[in-house]
Amino acid sequence: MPAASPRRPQIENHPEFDLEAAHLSGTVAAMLRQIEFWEDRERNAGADLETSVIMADEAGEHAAMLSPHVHHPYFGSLKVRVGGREQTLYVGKHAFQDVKGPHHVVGWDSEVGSLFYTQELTWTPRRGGKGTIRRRRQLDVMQKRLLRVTDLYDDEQGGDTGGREEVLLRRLNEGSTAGMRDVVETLQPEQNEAMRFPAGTPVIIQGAAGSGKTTIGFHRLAWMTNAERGVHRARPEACMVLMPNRVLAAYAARILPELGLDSVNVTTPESWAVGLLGLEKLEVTDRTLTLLLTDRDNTRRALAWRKAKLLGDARMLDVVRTHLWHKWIGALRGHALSEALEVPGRGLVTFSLDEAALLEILRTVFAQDSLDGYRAAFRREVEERALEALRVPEEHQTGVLRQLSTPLTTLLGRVFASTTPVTETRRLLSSPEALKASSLLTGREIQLLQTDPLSGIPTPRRAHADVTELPLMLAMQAFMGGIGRAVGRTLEPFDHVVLDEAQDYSPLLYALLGRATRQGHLTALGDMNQGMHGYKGPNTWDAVRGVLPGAQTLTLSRTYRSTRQITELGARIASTYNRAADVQGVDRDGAEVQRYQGGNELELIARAVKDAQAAGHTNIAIVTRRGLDAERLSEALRDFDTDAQPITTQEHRFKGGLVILPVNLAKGLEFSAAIVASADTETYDDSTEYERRLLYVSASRALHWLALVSAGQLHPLIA
Ligand SMILES: Nc1ncnc2c1ncn2[C@@H]1O[C@H](COP(=O)(O)OP(=O)(O)OP(=O)(O)O)[C@@H](O)[C@H]1O
Repeated sequence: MPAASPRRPQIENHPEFDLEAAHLSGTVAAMLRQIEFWEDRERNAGADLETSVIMADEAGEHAAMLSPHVHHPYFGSLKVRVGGREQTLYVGKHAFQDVKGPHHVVGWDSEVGSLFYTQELTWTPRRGGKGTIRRRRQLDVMQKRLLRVTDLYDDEQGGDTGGREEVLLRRLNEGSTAGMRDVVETLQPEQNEAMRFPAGTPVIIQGAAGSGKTTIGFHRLAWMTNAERGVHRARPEACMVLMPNRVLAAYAARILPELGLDSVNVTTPESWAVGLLGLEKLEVTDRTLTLLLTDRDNTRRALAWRKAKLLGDARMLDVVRTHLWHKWIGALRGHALSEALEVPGRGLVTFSLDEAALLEILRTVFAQDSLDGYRAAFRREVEERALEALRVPEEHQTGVLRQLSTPLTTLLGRVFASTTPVTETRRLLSSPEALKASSLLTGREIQLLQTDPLSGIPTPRRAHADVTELPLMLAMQAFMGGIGRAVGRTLEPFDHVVLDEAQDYSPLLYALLGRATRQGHLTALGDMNQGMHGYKGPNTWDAVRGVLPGAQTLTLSRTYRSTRQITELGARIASTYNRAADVQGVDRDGAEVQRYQGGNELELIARAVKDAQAAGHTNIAIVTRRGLDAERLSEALRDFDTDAQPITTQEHRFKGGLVILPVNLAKGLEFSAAIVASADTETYDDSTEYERRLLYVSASRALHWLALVSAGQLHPLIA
């Protein structure tokens, strides 16, 4: 399907087209008038110069925020009746109040905006009474021009018109772009419900590949930043989105400006973790995965799997805490604090804490369990006690604390700073005694942690940590130095955290992220059936709910990404390992899946590329099994007049056009057309479930056009 042309034709398909076109012109004019007013500094003047500057700056900001929306003020309307009065509300990406006329626009993320997306026909307005929906109408607008009017629901035409599906299909037929797009105009009812699930509740959104999980996660974040969310409102700069790799993070981040989320931090769990540990240079390995893919010894594979699972077990949080408790009690032994402090007006007074008092403070600190770590909490507690014991008047408190600072820092250094989270994690794991202290682990589990099934897998030369150890190191960090969002030198909880590919996060990591964010402000997006890294993830969403009190699981049941032909092929692969593979796709017809087999693979791939281009596609991916294959093919394809940009490291970015990339980096990305290279059993071993899962990922990247290529026979699942 060719990409939509930028100048779509105007379709005067509706009896009210002219009326709507006139209303649109009126809205555009009203917006331009308002912007002009805001930009006129003379008119935004206050009583004095300072007030005038502030007012003019604020007005300038309003103008800058509204300006990008003038060319597309709204995309839909609602005819409603409230208390016997009928009114039409226009819904857009940005709310607009027309002070001098009737051309208001309500925001898509407001409470009333929600009515555009639901199936509900009545609602209770804030002011009470009863509201009835009489009509929902989609308005395609481009460059200030009305293109098309489609009624989605109209009680005068007998209710549902089928228009919502029609609008959705038109949108899905468009070509892909180099970044994730917003779906504000075509949000579907079940997606709308998941997106607006009451703020302050942790939400797990479960849905098959292409059901819009990632997209909806970003929309939920945008919804969370609306002032209507009250105490739950999130500031974009205080939010974080975790994506599985940096290529996908950059691709997804392109959705941010459209949703007004420019300053959200989109990163990977590994980058976030090593940043928090202060070890940016640390290399993160996944040796369990290497072993699972290369070792044929089933006992060793099972051992590695079980050990990885145990390292990410939620109980580990308390194993770590108990370990630190014992360690710090030991470190406090023999210590005391006694310092003569000058309190103005009272001369030198002595503040003392003996060993028992210090232990009591440690106990208090453990009970408080504060976000910024036990060392900082210990310091605060000692300082508070000093000020209280010496009854220091408020105006002298800073001076007294300054005097206490050096001896206190020395004490804290001796007790808390004798180790780092990385070292202490390894010390804990190698000590059966320390692992026993919490009584949370069984003897067999402690034994399992002493084994090293990965000994045959090489480690890098430079400092490294394995992904399976990282959550434990983060737990150590959480208690020692704190966990959260770094603001200058202090830590604050995130306003909201979104996790993509959430089936690959261990319960321990969930528990830690729960600590790092405001209570109830976590959105997890995942598909239990798409897990590629079961050894790192939870067995079920129940395990996640166990560590996130009150968490709700919501399910998206429809998939949107691909044509019927591509969705059916994917379902065939997935059904071999996943009984729930039978998902409901949007029934969108497209080209037959193309098969190229037998002969020179380079020639076949080059031909597939030409065919995809001839079918009108520009964003095309050649998907390989490994990074090395992508590099090799990218070179060799030049001889066949095919220039595919390789994306083989996390530093590469997808900028559109023809690319070649390995399946692990393709996950989460999508293209108008995709070509699966070496789609055979030599490359994707039919007897290994993991390989079949990879084949599924490769074959499910295309929106419209899919080709399968093999120099020999195609894989039996797709032949
Ligand atoms: N309501 C919608 N309107 C239009 N397009 C939609 C809608 N919902 C989802 N899509 C499109 O479907 C595709 C898949 O969305 P997305 O990548 O968010 O799904 P996902 O569930 O995260 O997939 P995966 O599990 O494969 O990562 C995207 O192209 C997205 O724009």
